Amino acid sequence: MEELRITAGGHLGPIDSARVPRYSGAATFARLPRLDQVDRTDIAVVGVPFDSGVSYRPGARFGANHVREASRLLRPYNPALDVSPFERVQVADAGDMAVNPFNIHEAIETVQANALELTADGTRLVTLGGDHTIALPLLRAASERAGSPVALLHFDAHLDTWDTYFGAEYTHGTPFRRAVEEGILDTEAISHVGTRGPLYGVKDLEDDRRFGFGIVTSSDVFRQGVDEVIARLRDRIGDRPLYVSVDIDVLDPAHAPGTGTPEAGGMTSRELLEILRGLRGLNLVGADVVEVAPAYDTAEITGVAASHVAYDLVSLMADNLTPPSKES
Ligand SMILES: N=C(N)NCCCC(=O)O
Ligand SMILES: [Zn+2]
Ligand SMILES: [Zn+2]
Repeated sequence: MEELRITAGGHLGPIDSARVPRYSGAATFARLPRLDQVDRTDIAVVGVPFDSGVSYRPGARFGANHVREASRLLRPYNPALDVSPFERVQVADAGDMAVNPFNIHEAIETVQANALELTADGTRLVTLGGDHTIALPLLRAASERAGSPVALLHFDAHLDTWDTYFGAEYTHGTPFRRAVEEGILDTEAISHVGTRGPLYGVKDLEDDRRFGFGIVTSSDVFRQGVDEVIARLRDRIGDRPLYVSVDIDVLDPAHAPGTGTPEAGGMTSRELLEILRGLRGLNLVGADVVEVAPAYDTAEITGVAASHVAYDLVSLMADNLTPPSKES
């Protein structure tokens, strides 16, 4: 079957949903071409079907494909950022990484190696998880490509700077402690956004502060409002290379029921999208959307929220990249 894609700006875009029903065919993110259908990419969306690092409900291994399915309704122009990301740069779906579900160390190595391979030509990644364990190898690759430690904006109900679970160092509750220990984060510019819920003890917060994290809690977002939060975050990040990690459980369970460790009192999807859009112009070098667990989702609520988050991340990156066609 002919694919009938939108081609604009010299880039192969999504299948045209005005000519091919959007509910038909195999799902790629936003109906974009697969990596093997394009000559080169500026941004690749890639899946990591891995959830062997979870401490509670499993199922995030199915997250990436759920987000792809829920992304069929995305349209090519993003009015909130006034950008047509698929026209401005070449975006493609790189499929899924083949990660070992039985060996977490090997899985982490695979994610790091695949991320480095995909970014060797300057391509930027928006990764669909998978559980939050995968942020560590993705950050390793991002800082290697940036040539320096990177700033981090971490949207999550949880700190994910805990030390070990059952003696295990590599889990979905520990990636950012490991990243600080490894020196791959610029600790002048690392922040959590949306944290809430019970902790193991006050030491969790003391450790986290010692690592250098700033915290904008879910309550701060509600009480201060998104504009003040955006100003605080931008101030801290400046022009540093920035990695954004979005754990979908940053949203209230009403906005994202399909996740493994839900906490009450979270942000709305509107607040999250508004804060992300407030990052326009920053040097976004990589991003992930993790912890989508479709078995607990209803009516694609979580899938739709995650697909819009990923779309805005792609839009921010595209907006900030000079289209190669305009360089020459
Ligand atoms: N990264 C996510 N989603 N959750 C971490 C929860 C760790 C815990 O069970 O305490
Ligand atoms: Zn979380
Ligand atoms: Zn997390």
